Amino acid sequence: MNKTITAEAQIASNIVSAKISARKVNVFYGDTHAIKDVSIEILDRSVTAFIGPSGCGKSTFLRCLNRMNDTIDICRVEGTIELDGHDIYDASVDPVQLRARVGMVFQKPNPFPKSIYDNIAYGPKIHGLAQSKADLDGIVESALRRAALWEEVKDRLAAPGTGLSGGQQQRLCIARAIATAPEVLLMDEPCSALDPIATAQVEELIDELRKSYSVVIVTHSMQQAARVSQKTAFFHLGLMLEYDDTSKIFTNPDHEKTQAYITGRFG
Ligand SMILES: Nc1ncnc2c1ncn2[C@@H]1O[C@H](COP(=O)(O)OP(=O)(O)OP(=O)(O)O)[C@@H](O)[C@H]1O
Repeated sequence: MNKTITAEAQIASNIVSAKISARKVNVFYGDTHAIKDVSIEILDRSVTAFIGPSGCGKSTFLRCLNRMNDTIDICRVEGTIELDGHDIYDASVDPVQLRARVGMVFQKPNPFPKSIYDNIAYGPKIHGLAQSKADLDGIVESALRRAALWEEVKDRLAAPGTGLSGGQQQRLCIARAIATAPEVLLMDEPCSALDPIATAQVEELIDELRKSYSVVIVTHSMQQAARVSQKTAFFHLGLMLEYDDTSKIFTNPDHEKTQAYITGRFG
């Protein structure tokens, strides 16, 4: 009997196992202590939202998860961050390879000044994911389909990516991130430059993506966090004050500052 329960518990824990484990992470920009002792387990195949007032460190912490902060000279990261149990800050890890596994979508859609096709094909090409032109065509089509953009662009793949609407450009950037077969997708306010219709499309897409990936999204919209995420982390002045199921955070948070923030009393 006990054995059965243990096996079931194990299956359940595998389904929602931790993809990223961060322990005692501190981040400094010169003398500014931007992230203070943050520890978190980010689950696979689910959406985790980072919320909190402006300047609390959401984007800084998000950028630690694929070492984007390496590109900022004055930034120093301390602590441990593991992806599938392996330290991503280990000297043997190539940050470019890491960023193919942990993709990122930014606030403002930023397609390359290239064709729609080449925007998607670029990553798979440099990472050697396609053996032939037919392979590459397949990857491009599949990424555009998964990003719910294929039907809108299939007849104009040679047109510039920058000629698409804002919402289409953001889905193009999501398709570009997916094309390198990542395991984690980091999204830094991916809908803040989009209108409500494009926002709804991207949110629908995020819900679809969580079937395959671990998705982490920074958002200023409480409604968006509540709609798209299963877990929510509340940041305040560089600390992660609370991390729990999204339903709990938005109905019965433990911390009074979380309560004040989600009800719009500050931030
Ligand atoms: N490149 C940088 N150089 C110096 N300080 C920085 C840099 N980026 C962020 N900071 C500082 O780190 C702290 C956290 O900023 P961060 O952008 O991570 O917050 P945030 O919660 O994402 O804010 P917002 O919601 O406004 O985007 C702030 O004090 C900010 O001024």
